[in-house]
Amino acid sequence: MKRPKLKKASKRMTCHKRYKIQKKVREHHRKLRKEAKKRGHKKPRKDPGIPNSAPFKEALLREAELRKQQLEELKQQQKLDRQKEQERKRKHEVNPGDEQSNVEPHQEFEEPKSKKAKPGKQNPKKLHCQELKKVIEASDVVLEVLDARDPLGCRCPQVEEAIVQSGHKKLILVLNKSDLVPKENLENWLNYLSKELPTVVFKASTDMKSKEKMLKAKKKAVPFQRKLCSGKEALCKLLRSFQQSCGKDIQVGVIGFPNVGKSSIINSLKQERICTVGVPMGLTRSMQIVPLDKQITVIDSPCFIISPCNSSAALALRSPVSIEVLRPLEAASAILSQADSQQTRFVFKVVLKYTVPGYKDSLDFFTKLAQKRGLHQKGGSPNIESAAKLLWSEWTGASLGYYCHPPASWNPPHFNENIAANMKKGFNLEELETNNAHSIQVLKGPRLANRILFRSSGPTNGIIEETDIPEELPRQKENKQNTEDQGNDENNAESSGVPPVEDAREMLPVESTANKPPDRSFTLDEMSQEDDDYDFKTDYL
Ligand SMILES: Nc1nc2c(ncn2[C@@H]2O[C@H](COP(=O)(O)OP(=O)(O)OP(=O)(O)O)[C@@H](O)[C@H]2O)c(=O)[nH]1
Repeated sequence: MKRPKLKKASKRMTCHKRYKIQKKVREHHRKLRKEAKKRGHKKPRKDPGIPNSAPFKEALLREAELRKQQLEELKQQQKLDRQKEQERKRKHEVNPGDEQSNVEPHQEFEEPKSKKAKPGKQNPKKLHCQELKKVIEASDVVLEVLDARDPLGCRCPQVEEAIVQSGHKKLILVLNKSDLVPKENLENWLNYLSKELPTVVFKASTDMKSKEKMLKAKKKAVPFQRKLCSGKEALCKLLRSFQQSCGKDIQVGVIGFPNVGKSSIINSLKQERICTVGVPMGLTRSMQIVPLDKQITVIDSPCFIISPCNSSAALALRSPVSIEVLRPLEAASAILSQADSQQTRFVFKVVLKYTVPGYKDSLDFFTKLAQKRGLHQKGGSPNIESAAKLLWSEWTGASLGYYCHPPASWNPPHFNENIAANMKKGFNLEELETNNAHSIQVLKGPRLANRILFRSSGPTNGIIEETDIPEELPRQKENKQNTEDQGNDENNAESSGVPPVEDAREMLPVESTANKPPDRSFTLDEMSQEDDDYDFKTDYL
C-alpha cells in the first residue's frame, strides 16, 4: 500500500528561541574577535598610495621606480645564470666522456667559446692603440685636434710625450669646432696654446657631400662647402711652408680624442666626403691614407683610448662609445656635476629649452627633464634613463655650444723651452698668426643663448701602449653581455655599424619610451596566470 506523503516539518519557532540563538552567535563572534586581538592579529588594510599633497611624492615614486628597475635587473641576471647552468649541464650530458678528464666544467665551457667562436677577434682597444702608433710612426707632422669647447680636456699628455720622444716629428694643435665658442674665448685659447705649439683655428664643414654629389654642386657658382669651412687656407699654407722647408714629401697624421672632428678636417681639406663622419663616437676604427696633393699626404686615425683613472666627467665626454659600454645615467650625471654653478644652471635652463626650474641633484634634474619632454615609462613614471641619454648625446654631439676658460698655467712636463722652440722650427708663424686672425673674423660665433660656461677637468690621460690597457671591469663585461643578449633590434644596429647606445640616442627624439620590453613580458606572464585561474568550464556549466 502506498504510504501517504508526509508533510515537511515546519521551521517555525518561538521568537524567544530565535532571539536566544542570535544572541549566542553574536557572543561567539565577539569572543573570537577578542582572542584575535589578544594575539595581536589585525586585518591588513588596503594601501591607499601616496597622496597628491605629500611634499616628496615625486622623490618617493622615483625611488620606488629605481627599486623596481633593480629588481628587474636582478631577475634578468638570475635568469641568465640559470640558462648558462642549464647549457653547461646539457653539454655534459652530450659529452659524458669529458667528465673523466680533470678539467673543471666551468673552464671547459668558456675556453672553446672564446677560441673557436671568434678566432681572429682582438680587443678593439688594442687595435686602436696599434693603429694610432702606426699613424704616429708614419707621420712627419702630427695634427692633434682639440675641441674648442674644451681644448685642454682634449690634450693627451701620454701621446704628446710619445711624439716628443720620437725626436724629429712636429706637433701642431688644431682648434676645431671654433664656431661653437665665443670669439673672445677662442682668442684667449689661441694665445694660451700658441705659446707652446703652433696652433691653427679651424671650423670644419659639417655638410660635406660625396664625390658624385660634389660634381653636381660644382655646377653652382659658389660651392657651399667653402662657405662653411674656415681655417683651411691657414692649415694648408702652414703645411706647405713646412714641406718646402723640408724639401721632401711629408705625411701628416691627424689624431685626437673621439668626436673632435679629425675626419671632418680631412674632408674639409679635400673638399670631399672621403672619411666617415658622424655623431656616434669612435666611428674611425683604422688608419686611412688620403693624398692632399703630390707632396702632402694626410692620415686619418682612430681616436685615443682614454685611461680609466680620469675624472668621471672626462670619461663621460671622451670615451668612445663603440668600445666602452657606458651607463647613460652615470655619464650624464658626471657632465651635469661638472657644469654645476648657479650661472650654468640658469643658462642651461634657457638655452636647451629644458625649462627645468631649479634642481636639487642630478636625479631630480633628469626626473623633471623627462616630465618636460614627455619621456615616460609604462605606468606614467618619468623615464630618467632616456632623459640622461638626451643630455649626454647633446653634450657629446656637434651642436651644443659650451666653453671653458684657459687655466692660469699648465706646463706639460714633456715640453721645455728648447722642445717648444724646436717644434716651431720650419713653420711660418707670422703668416699663421694673420691667417688665424682672419679665420676668427670670418666666424659667426654661437648665439648668446648657446653660451654655457663649463669647468674643464684638465688634460685627459690616454693609453698608448697595448700592455697598459686594463682588463675589462666585471661591470663592463656584464653590460656588454646584457647588450648582446637584447633582441634583434640591437643586433641589427651592430651589423649596421652603429653602437647600441648610439642607436638609443638616435631614437631619443621619439618622445615616448613607454614600450619598454621587460615590463611588458612581466605583465603578460601575470595576465596569463590570471587567465588560468578563471575556469570557463566550471563557471558556465
Ligand atoms: N659644429 C661643428 N661640428 C663639427 C665640426 N667638425 C666636426 N663636427 C661634427 O662633429 C662630429 C664628429 O666629427 P668626426 O669628424 O666624425 O669626428 P672624429 O674625430 O673623426 O670622430 P671619431 O671617428 O669618432 O674619432 C660630426 O657630427 C661632425 O659633423 C666643426 O668644426 N663644427
